[in-house]
Amino acid sequence: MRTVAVLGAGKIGEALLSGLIAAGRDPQSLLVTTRSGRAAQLAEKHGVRAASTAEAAAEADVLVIGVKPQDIEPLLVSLAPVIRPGALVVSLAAGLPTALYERHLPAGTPVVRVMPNTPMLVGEAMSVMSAGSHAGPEDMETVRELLSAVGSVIQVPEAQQDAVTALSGSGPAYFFFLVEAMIDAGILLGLPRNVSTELIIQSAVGAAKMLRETGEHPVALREAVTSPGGTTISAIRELENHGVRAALLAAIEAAALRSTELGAAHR
Ligand SMILES: NC(=O)C1=CN([C@@H]2O[C@H](COP(=O)(O)OP(=O)(O)OC[C@H]3O[C@@H](n4cnc5c(N)ncnc54)[C@H](O)[C@@H]3O)[C@@H](O)[C@H]2O)C=CC1
Ligand SMILES: O=C(O)[C@@H]1CCC=N1
Repeated sequence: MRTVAVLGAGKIGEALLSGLIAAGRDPQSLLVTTRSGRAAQLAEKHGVRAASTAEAAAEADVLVIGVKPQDIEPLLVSLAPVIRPGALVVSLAAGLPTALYERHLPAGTPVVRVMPNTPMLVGEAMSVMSAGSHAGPEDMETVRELLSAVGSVIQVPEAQQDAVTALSGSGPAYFFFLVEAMIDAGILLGLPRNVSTELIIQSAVGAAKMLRETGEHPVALREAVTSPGGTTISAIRELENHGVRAALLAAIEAAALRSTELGAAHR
């Protein structure tokens, strides 16, 4: 099995490590680098190996880049002289185009841009990959195999990655936000917090499973809950009155614009 290094193992990098280990990968085949002492903590916690950028580049077949867009340039400058010919670079960073990596790294380095999300931690990621100009079908297959251990994987043209980032990359945060607000609604109605939390989490999981397992359109599923003259339609009227649908359209559009901006800063 290939050695994988996560360069910049923060929240998403750790989610990937945990997910891969839970899926059965040998932790010793995983290398991690961080800027602080966090790599040593990750080594202790997960049994992976802490390394420097140069050590990771010397050994790993796949280099997963998990730093924030703002930190990418110093990392690429330190990686360029030490990367092995044929090593595959996988970027998880929002907004950053594969062309940025190709500009800094040796000519011909295969680069794959991936937008994952944190449910990787529990094997339920949505990962979306796009090929850079030197990444061939075999490279895409390597990335698909790696990421399919921790959830679903699809491929899209790179031009769609800003929209993908806004939708599924950030998506879990919108659901967590909604859940948080719904739990508060239970508190407002006088339920104990633990009861309200259990009701909402189980309803969220149940709704998600129905969406996935029935194949029904979300409108049909919502209509099945919405009895004539009943409780649900009273709530739906308030959601529409408060512009929740328009708010979601505007919010997701804003996230996509931000992804474009992050990329533009490095073009
Ligand atoms: N958190 C999320 O849900 C998702 C994040 N992403 C992307 O993943 C990237 C990281 O995000 P997070 O994990 O949330 O950030 P984070 O701040 O938790 O992790 C980034 C890590 O990189 C380390 N780092 C920075 N420069 C480094 C260097 N030169 N060498 C080694 N380590 C270095 C930092 O110390 C930090 O531990 C971002 O580009 C983000 O766009 C993508 C999808 C989802
Ligand atoms: O908020 C962010 O920039 C990152 C990218 C997608 C999810 N988190």
